Amino acid sequence: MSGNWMWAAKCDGEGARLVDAVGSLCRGLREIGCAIDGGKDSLSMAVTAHGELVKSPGTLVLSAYAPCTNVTKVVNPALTASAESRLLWIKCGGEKNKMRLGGSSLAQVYSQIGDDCPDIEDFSEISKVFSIVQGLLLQDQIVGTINKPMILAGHDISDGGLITAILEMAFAGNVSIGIDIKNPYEEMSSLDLLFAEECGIILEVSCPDDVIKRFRDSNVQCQMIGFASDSYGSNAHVKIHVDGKLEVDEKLVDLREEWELIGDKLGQFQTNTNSLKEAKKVRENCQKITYKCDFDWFYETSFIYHQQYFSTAPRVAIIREEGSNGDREMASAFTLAGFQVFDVTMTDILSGHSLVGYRGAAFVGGFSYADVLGSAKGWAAGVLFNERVSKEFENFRSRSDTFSFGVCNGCQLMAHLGWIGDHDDEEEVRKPTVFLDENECGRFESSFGPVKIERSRSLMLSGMENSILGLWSSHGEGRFTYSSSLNLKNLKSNGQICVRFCDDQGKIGSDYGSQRLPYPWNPNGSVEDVAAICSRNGRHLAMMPHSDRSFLTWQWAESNDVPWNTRFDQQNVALSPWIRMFRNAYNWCKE
Ligand SMILES: NC(=O)CC[C@H](N)C(=O)O
Repeated sequence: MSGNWMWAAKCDGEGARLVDAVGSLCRGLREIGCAIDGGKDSLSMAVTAHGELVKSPGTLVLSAYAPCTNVTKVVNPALTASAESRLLWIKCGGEKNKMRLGGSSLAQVYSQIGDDCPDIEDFSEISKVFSIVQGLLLQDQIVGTINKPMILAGHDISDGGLITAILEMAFAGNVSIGIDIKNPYEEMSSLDLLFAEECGIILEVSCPDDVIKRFRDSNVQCQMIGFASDSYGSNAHVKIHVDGKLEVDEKLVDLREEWELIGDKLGQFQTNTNSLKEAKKVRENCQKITYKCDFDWFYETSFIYHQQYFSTAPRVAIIREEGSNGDREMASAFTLAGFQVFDVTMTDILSGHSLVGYRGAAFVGGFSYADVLGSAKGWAAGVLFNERVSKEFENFRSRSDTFSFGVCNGCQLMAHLGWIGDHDDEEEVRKPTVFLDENECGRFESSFGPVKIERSRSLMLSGMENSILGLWSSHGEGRFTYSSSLNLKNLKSNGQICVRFCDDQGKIGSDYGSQRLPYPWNPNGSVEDVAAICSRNGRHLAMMPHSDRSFLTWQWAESNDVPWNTRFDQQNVALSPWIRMFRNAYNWCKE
């Protein structure tokens, strides 16, 4: 663990308090079997201003870290509302019959501090809860050939107490909840129970009886407190009872808007006001996202490892520049699809490495040259202002047996190079006609959302049309613009618009008679919600959102809730439908 102390240690009485805190920390660490191996301390956290001594509150921040043997075992707070799941409240570490309000958010709202604040009296209970949760994470329920996690969602109880944790889970899942908490303590009000920030967790689990038994067998207090149900968004309702008495009875969206107020206020400093308005509307009306996959994508990857070693497999160059960061995921997607994958830097190419032996080139995402002069401009200059390199690229582009794929920063590069515009494929001088401008919302956008795959000429997307799938977006400059309005028209009629952002219903802006969808369904403001464009011959594809970061099911933001049953192949790989793009490229090379 790493420990970070902030304290006004030199002020009267503060040194003694610090000693107490250190003593209690040492006792705790000993009991749970951990140690602090680094950190930092700021022990002069006091200042005199206008004759008044201002002290920082004595604070310790502990960050724990450990080796992670399986990165797919992630618990996220969004309630899934799957049938038969239940919500459990697990209280741990604090004295059994106490729910203390001192120092809580509720107290602050009433301008109070309080004198009795939450504490950990029994550190061994923290270890017990930790071990039980780890056990649950390891043990998926196998239903047929499908793995179903025991823990579907989870959240710790901290700022705001039990009620805030439950509500945040409902907001994130966008679902209804029905809660009835039995007050286990006599003489305790609903306010204490709901707002005390005592240590604990809320879990949404798929086999509640089994899980409750595990906690209770270890003498840990665990109570089933209710369920989430699948009425979403504007239809969702929050009902919270304590001992059968109704305490909260509100529409989910009303409570969530209240909760979003501060976020919106902060947002005004960094986001275009119109986008914030759009986002509010989207939040109020958002339903469950309907993903749809009409094609087959699953295959055993086991043959690939064998094949790549004795390889006649097609070769793909994963091309990166100083500041790129997406090369590993791109390499991994092409590897899983069966390619021989090569790490090729621009320095390699500048010093004579040729692209002649490759069937494919992938331009990866990132921040080439820190994007100081506009995203990918520096990268493009490295190609265009070097006669030999620019010829090398042009030869690769125009060979009839090659394909390329650029994602995000790589997409921006392809636009600068003129690989995806409305050109005739034979044209030698390729002036850029497509540009990627700053996002309309005015900020870097990092989010997971649905896109619709269009019928297009792209060889990588062939057979995938009309599906609605989720993708990560992660860019500051993703708004497709064109040198003339004719350009977009031509791109459309030529079948070069390949992917569009869509909404929860799988609809795009024009389905509502509008030029584009509201933010954040359309995260960057591209006219007609364009997210990817290919060359006229369909061999070169440039895409802003990242299929290279979404080709495994667990990479999806709501991976517990995908519309298909996650299948693991013999190598324990859980492919998502996006792998089909990379497989399409492989099959095309093999034709
Ligand atoms: N993920 C990326 O490739 C980001 C691209 C570029 N740096 C942008 O912000 O638009």
